[in-house]
Amino acid sequence: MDTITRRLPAVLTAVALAVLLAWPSITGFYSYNDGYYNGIVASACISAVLTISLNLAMGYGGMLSMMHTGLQLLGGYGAGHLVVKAGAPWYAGIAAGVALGAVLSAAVLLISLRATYLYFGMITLAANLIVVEGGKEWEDLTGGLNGIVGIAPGGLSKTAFYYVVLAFLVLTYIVQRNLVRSGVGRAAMAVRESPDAAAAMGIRPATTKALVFSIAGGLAGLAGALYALQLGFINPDVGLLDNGLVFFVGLFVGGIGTLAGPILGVALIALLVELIKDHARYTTLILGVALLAAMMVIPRGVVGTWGASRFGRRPDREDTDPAGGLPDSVLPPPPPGDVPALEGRGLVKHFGGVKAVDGVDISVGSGTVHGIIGPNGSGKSTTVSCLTRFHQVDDGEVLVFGETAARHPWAVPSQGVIRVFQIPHLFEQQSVLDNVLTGRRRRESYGWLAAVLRLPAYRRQDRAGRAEGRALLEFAGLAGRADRLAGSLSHGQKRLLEVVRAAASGPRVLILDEPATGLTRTEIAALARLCRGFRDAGLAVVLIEHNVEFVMDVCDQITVIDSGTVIASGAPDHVRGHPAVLEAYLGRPDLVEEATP
Ligand SMILES: Nc1ncnc2c1ncn2[C@@H]1O[C@H](COP(=O)(O)OP(=O)(O)OP(=O)(O)O)[C@@H](O)[C@H]1O
Repeated sequence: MDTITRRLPAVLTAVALAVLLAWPSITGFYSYNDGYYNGIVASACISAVLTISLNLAMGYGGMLSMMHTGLQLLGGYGAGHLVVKAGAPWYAGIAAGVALGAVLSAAVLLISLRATYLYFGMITLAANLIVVEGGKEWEDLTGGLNGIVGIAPGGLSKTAFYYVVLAFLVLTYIVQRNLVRSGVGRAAMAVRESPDAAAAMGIRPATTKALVFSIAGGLAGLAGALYALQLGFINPDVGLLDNGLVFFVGLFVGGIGTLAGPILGVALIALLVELIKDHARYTTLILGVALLAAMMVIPRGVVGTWGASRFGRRPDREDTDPAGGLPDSVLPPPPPGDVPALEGRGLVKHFGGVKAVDGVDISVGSGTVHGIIGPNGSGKSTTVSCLTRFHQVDDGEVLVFGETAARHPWAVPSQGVIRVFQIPHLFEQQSVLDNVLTGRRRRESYGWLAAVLRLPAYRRQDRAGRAEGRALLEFAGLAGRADRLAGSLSHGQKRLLEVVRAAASGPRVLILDEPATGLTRTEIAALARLCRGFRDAGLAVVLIEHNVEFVMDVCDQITVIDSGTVIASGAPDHVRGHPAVLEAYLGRPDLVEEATP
């Protein structure tokens, strides 16, 4: 039974594709009005292309786009201009539509890099208004309110154009699927869920967003060009925001952030609109109700709900004990000479009147676990943020293997310094294995085109990455959970996964901020094993912890910070009995004494 239900989506997809391929023959055989029915399905396919584009931007990229109807309009203008005014063939019109959509998206993204989700949405809304109003007013170029007419796919019959549209829908779906399942897509989802965590793994949020939004824009332009060729005209009404309702409803009913959701959603909406065509004036009302119902009953949409159900989920495997070692491919190269792996000299960071870090010196060697301890609010995390450039220092310098650290947090990982945050920053909507693969992104050398075309470079790296990811999960005892959503793990497993994900970036310096908080004894033992494994592999591990017993057990060197300054540093035995340390832990001297054998 389980096998049948798991195969159901593939079977339904094959049946749907067969029906779409045979559709002109079916309608030709059964109806005198075959042109009308072919047109409806072709329009739905074009809507699905636009909805996939919206899905890429919003669902996978986490960017609220209110400009997709505007992009569609622009694509239509591009096609209209080339085909009607320049007399170019229809495929040149399509290329123009794609290019215009991509360029406008990239431009809008670049002027709104710092905008948060809602503000970005408002900027795209403004861009949409400008395109629509520009279309109305710039008559020489756009034909004003009447638009451009007579846009025909010269040389193609209606049936042939139907197949062109179908081919572009399949192509758009493949672009989406190949992108989403590659390191490029995983990087986009990482930025969507936590730009800081993505940056800490060397993924540059701005570039990633620009790339995904431009590709989405290109696909929206494609939809616009196809739409203009299908209708034979393009005018500013196409860009009006209420036209976007169909795409939003389709996306949410089908399932935002799923591969098949946009197509299924649009198919359902197209069917609904056809069924109520005799009551067309209620269409908007009915679509509104459908959207509300979908949000309340199946917020993940049909495809998302199926995927999360026991039918759609991959079966769990048995939990396994930690086994094996670190894969060779993630081991760091030998350190260059006898320089510290990471060094902070005279670090100062003030927040207004608060001296969070006030002249900290710290030096971490390769092949050691270096603990940073201190009371709450003593400046440990701020020190780490200075070392990894998440905070720009007020004074002092940061050196990585003797060289000045890069200026931006997303650039520091390229020097081999990877950080795990105090507050969990997992990509919860991705699988456990995908989280690990996201960590590996900075070591992958293929771009979006290689991913979309699945070139050999992509396939080789993808295969190697998956094998390495599974080996890392096995080392951490998480292999049995590889295919589950990361959000479904226990707190302790999530913390271990974050450490594994960081290790997948191939770090030379690994900084773990309070990784043991909330872990069970077994999980702490697994974490200790990981830390020792990293050290034995030659990594410099920095461990910020409150669990003194764990620190004393695992660390080779310890720096103690209080009120933003270093009060002691050295081997655990030296630090344990240091008077200043006992003083700093006053009120909890038991923390230190507990650790004394
Ligand atoms: N972004 C910020 N803005 C203002 N003050 C801050 C900021 N970050 C930290 N601080 C302050 O700086 C001081 C040091 O904080 P920090 O988080 O570095 O300490 P910590 O030793 O890591 O504490 P804990 O063990 O509780 O995590 C605290 O007084 C804190 O309130």
